Amino acid sequence: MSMFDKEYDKKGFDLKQIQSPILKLYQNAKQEINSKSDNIFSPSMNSQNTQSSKKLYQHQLQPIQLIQRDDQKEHKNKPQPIQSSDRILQKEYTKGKNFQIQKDEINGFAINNFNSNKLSAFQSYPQSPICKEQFNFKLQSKQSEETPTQKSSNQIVTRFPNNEPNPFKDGNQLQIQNDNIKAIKFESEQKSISQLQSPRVRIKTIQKSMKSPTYQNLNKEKLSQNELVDFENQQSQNGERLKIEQNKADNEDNVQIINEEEQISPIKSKINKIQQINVNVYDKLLPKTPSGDKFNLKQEASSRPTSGRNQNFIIKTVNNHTYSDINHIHNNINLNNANNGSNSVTRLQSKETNDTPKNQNREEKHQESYNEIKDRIDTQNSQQIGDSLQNLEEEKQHSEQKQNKPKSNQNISSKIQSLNYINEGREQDSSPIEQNQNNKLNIDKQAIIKEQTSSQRQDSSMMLQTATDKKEINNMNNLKYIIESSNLNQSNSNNDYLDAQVGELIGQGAYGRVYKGFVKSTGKFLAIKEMKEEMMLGDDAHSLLESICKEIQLLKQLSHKNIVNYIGSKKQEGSVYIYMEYMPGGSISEMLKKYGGFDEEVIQKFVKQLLEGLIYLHSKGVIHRDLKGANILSDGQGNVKLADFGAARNIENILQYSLSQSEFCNSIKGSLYWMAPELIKNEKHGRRIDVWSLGCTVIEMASAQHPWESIKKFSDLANAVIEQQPIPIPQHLSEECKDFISKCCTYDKKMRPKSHQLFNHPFLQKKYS
Ligand SMILES: Nc1ncnc2c1ncn2[C@@H]1O[C@H](COP(=O)(O)OP(=O)(O)OP(=O)(O)O)[C@@H](O)[C@H]1O
Repeated sequence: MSMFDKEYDKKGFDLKQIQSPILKLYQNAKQEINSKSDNIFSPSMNSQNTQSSKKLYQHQLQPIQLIQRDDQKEHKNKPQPIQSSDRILQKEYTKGKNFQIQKDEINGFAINNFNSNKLSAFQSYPQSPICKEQFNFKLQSKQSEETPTQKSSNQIVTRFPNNEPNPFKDGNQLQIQNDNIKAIKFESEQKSISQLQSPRVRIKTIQKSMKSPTYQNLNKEKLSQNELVDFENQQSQNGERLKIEQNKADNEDNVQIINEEEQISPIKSKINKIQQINVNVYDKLLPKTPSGDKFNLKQEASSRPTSGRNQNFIIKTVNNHTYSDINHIHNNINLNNANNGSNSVTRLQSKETNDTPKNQNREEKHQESYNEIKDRIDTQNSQQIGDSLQNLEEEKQHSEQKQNKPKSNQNISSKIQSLNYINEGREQDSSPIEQNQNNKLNIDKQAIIKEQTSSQRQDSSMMLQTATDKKEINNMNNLKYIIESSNLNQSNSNNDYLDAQVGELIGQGAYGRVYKGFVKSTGKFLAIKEMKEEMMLGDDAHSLLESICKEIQLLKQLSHKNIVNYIGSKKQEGSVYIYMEYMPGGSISEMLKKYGGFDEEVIQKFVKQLLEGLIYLHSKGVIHRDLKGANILSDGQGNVKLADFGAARNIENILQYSLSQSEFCNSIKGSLYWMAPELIKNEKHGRRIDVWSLGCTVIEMASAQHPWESIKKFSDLANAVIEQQPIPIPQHLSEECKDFISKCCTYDKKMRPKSHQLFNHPFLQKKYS
């Protein structure tokens, strides 16, 4: 038995203690069930294991990998030597310093805590969303609690034997959360410390905007080649598959990496910085529209002057999804280019309307795609793919029908156009010239076409850019379709807002105050949110504020009628000022507090609007992360918008930057009840966390209570989530509305609909008299 084993046994620590902060709280709260305090966030660090928490980490077994990291401010470009003795790496650490796991030889570590009054706590953070292993853990000295006056060294040892979950995973970052840790020792049974000091083990500074080396390399080496790159078979260091695509004609701006779990790599933000937001969502199996309609590629379009082979095809499909495999799956595409001078209109039409040998060929391919998808269903049994298949089947039927009714294309086209409207946040025209009976949204097609063929629309990405000669038309099938964001918030490009005069206080949140502002030069009101460093979390408040500021600069380019537009931000003397669209009606939660629950009809109206905002955000790769009544603002005229999305206050920032348990608790406790189970359990998550929160918000709007109304303690909430208890739905609601909530609040995130898939839910179609 090694010294390590001994220590391990003696102290009685094992991996069951390693839990996400949230679950740690759950454990603590459970233990303190008899405690007088009703505070569900009581941060006792005394933790025992439960079967359920253990279960949560069963899947996390991975080889351990380790690298020591140091504080970037102090040691920029000046790596410190690692002091080592045989099999032991020891170094002084202080609060806020970081190290990152990069090697897999480490199978245990020990923490020396010389000040045993306080607890030592470590927390691991995922390095990048895409690399996220959802592992957060804390270790603390049990002994230090038992003997609080003890002044001698107090060592905590833990190890990660084979077949046990191991937090030391590549890409995970550990951060010291407590001042009291004086030394840390890393042990390896298989390798000596000298081996740990291989070139891969180096002291490295931590950037707050962490990017995994994998993606940085990909970015540099591959993406800059300015060509179509398909990394489908590439794997990240965590074994996740990456999919990267890039339009040949574009620079790096048209790139986004997204993994199977809908996690968006940080590469996106880098790209966004290079050139304005131009986000593509790659989804291999998306032959469907947000409304659930068959996908149809008939598309109004115009060509913009392009030169040579860099002809750029940009298709505005529905909801800004990139139908990147569209040629593969939708082989019934043909281009029919009706050039009309500078305002040429091009239409993609179903080739199946023409009975040609080429068409037969495409039929075969279509069948291949069909089979391919069916195979996947057999193996993955995923509803998402099931949807895709169903769509494909519908599409097939549709194509068959179209041979008899070629004009039906127009119906779908206008539906797509109507969804374009949703994306663009434009108001619908209420006086349609050519009304299509099948178009539920009654979009005026002519108005759309007219608008889309205007010179202004040529510059937007909502148009299909086509080749003007046959050769290039043929190339179409080999190109990926790229969606550009045409709804960039151009009005925010000037800096008028910086001169805003600060008016009355209109609200106060966890991080600061919100004031009404007035810009003299434009005569417009805006809202100014002041976030003060001193109100933020620990030592990292400064960098957090800076990163918020940068994020706002990106997010301000988003614009939609159902999101509260960010206008800009400014950093000044320990504060960040976020300038936003002013919403005179205040938040929905305030309305609920004052006036009680809403009628179902009003809920329906709001949900439609929120869903539009959400679909828009998701199409841009932005996850709201904190959707709830308090973050939905009203214009006072019956319209609502999503606020606080993306950066200003997201859970990940909190997880990443919070340095103490109590701060962590304060930051998220107001959002816990709306939080998707995967977030509570610290598992991989994607855009569908917002769908869960939307369901919770419907409950909130109906009951004027937070969801899980009867649950007062976080321990009970965690229990409910772990046991997958159905969320309580107010009984007075209609069946459609109840069904909508339960669809949103589906525990299995893969079975949970995506935002756009909810758009046709019967609840949203329901007519109220
Ligand atoms: N753009 C805005 N227009 C009008 N009022 C706003 C705007 N943004 C915020 N407010 C008001 O300020 C209040 C506080 O907003 P803030 O976003 O700081 O906190 P919060 O969302 O209530 O809580 P938290 O800090 O936990 O997110 C809101 O409840 C709302 O009444």
